[in-house]
Amino acid sequence: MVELNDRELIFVFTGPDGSGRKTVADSVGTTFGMPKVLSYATRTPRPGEVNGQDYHFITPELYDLMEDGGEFIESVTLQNNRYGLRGIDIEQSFQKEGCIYLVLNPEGAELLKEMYGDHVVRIFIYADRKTVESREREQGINEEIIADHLDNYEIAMAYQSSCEHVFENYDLAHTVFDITNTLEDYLQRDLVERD
Ligand SMILES: Nc1ncnc2c1ncn2[C@@H]1O[C@H](COP(=O)(O)OP(=O)(O)OP(=O)(O)O)[C@@H](O)[C@H]1O
Ligand SMILES: Nc1nc2c(ncn2[C@@H]2O[C@H](COP(=O)(O)O)[C@@H](O)[C@H]2O)c(=O)[nH]1
Repeated sequence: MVELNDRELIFVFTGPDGSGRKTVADSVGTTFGMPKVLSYATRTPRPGEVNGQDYHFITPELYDLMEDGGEFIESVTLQNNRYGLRGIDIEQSFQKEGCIYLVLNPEGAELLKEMYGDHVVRIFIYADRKTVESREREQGINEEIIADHLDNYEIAMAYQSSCEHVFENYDLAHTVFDITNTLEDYLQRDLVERD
């Protein structure tokens, strides 16, 4: 596992699928010029998704090789697809910047918290069930996957009480503004500590 110094922070955006975690996280990340650590995924890209921007899309064979080589600090199977996070990617991002962000399901967020403790700040994003459903349908996501996400909605929602911060996401600009203010407090604290 990577050893972090006191000032290094990992912002993990989590919450129910379809609540807008990626959209919000990328907007906040861009505001701060903060690097995103991408997971490796075996699923096929959805329309509009780009390899190296949304995920590192790889074959199941390559995934197995990487996993056998002990490259992943975390690996999950969801809807027959595999998702993993490489320790070296986290380490290299920290060499460039003091803070990074990721988008993970609650299971992944919990695992990172267990690994990195106070270095991890979990930002929980949510919208109500109907909103999530209509956003996913508008995206053209497969009905089976939407049904699976909705089955998992309450379980994912229950994780909010474990997170450091919770934000609803209806008006995107508003959500991003509130989160940016919250993260600024962490980043200012970091700057003061560096003085
Ligand atoms: N505040 C918002 N208002 C309206 N649409 C939104 C808002 N936030 C995100 N969206 C849209 O909702 C859809 C889902 O967003 P996004 O992909 O960011 O969600 P996610 O939580 O990362 O889910 P998944 O992992 O399933 O992709 C996208 O089409 C996005 O543009
Ligand atoms: N625990 C982990 N969860 C991950 C990882 N990479 C992505 N995810 C989450 O999986 C679901 C499905 O993603 P999708 O893009 O196919 O809809 C979603 O909640 C992601 O946030 C990971 O490395 N570990």
